[in-house]
Amino acid sequence: MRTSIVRSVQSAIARSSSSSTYVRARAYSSDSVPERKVAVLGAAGGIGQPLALLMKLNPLVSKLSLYDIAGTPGVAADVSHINTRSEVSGYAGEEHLGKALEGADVVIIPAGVPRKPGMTRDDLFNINAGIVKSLCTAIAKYCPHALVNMISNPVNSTVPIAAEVFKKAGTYDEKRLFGVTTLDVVRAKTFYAGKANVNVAEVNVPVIGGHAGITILPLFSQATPKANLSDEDIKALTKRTQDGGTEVVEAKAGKGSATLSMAYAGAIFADACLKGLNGVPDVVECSYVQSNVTELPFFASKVRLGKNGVEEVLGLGPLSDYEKETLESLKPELLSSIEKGIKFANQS
Ligand SMILES: NC(=O)C1=CN([C@@H]2O[C@H](COP(=O)(O)OP(=O)(O)OC[C@H]3O[C@@H](n4cnc5c(N)ncnc54)[C@H](O)[C@@H]3O)[C@@H](O)[C@H]2O)C=CC1
Ligand SMILES: O=C([O-])CC(=O)C(=O)O
Repeated sequence: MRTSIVRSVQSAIARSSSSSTYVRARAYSSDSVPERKVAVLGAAGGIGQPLALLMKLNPLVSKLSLYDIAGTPGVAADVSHINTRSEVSGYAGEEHLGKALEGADVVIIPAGVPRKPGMTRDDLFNINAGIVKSLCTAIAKYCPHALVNMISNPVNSTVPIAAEVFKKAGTYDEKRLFGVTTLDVVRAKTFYAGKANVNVAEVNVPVIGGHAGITILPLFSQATPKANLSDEDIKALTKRTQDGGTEVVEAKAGKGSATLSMAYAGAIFADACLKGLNGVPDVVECSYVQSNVTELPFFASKVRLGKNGVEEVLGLGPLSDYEKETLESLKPELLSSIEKGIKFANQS
């Protein structure tokens, strides 16, 4: 029974990645899977706890390191009783951050405060920018080669902050820094499947731009399976995807933002990073990375993952007139969030 629950969660995550990835991943025997340490920073939080659970279910992980400023020993003890491959360690307090990070292959960062109703993601900047800066300073010191999966908001600014911290430390490698935008893809798939009345498990929708309001641009013109949706339907789906986070913030009415769907999305993205590191071919996910696909220095688009992180930032493909217009209108906001992050990292 327990084995079947673990297997069904694992295969749901595997199916969410490209189908070719799934088939190849199954070909692994547990003996041939390399050792991989994954660290979660902010592991006692609303996202951190279910994300720790999902990473504990991932057979690609051999060491799971859970770090937070407080509360991590309990989470680690709890998760460690699950009879899956990884060995779990919990670390609480800054003096243990080095140990938590040492040897990590992938560092996932859901540390920081979430929104309350009426706030934008940018309203979190003042608190979260400092948290991200200090965590990235430690990453540069203790695991400079790790792939960094940034979840903390505002992602449009926290990723540029991380890049600047790594540049200053002399460890920056643009192939290893990712803003996690997978939840936008997860939402776009769910909302599209509902509207188009197609099997959600077969749906693919790229989401480009950034991770806040109008900077989130789902490309429903490229969605598969194809459906004949009206322009109004596409606009409504686009708006719902852009406002997906706010929908949850309002429903939670002051008790935070998306945690469970974000943990799911974070687990899918980390799994894709691990598969890429392990040499699984054709692992493609959308992510907010350093980019040349537009004039903006950071941009989310499809990315091919490999043994060194980003193997290729894929182009945007053909856009509808509506998507072209929306893309142009999101650029000023995204650029200003990027510049705000860069300025913060360099002045403080
Ligand atoms: N990228 C995305 O799609 C999404 C991002 N988020 C963001 O994720 C972040 C976390 O959200 P929740 O888990 O709901 O918040 P939460 O408040 O439940 O948990 C955050 C955790 O971070 C910890 N923390 C604070 N300072 C820290 C530090 N210096 N080092 C390590 N841990 C520290 C806290 O102790 C807490 O356990 C927020 O910024 C939120 O906006 C949330 C949903 C989606
Ligand atoms: O909306 C928020 O504040 C949290 C988030 O990024 C999301 O759910 O997409």
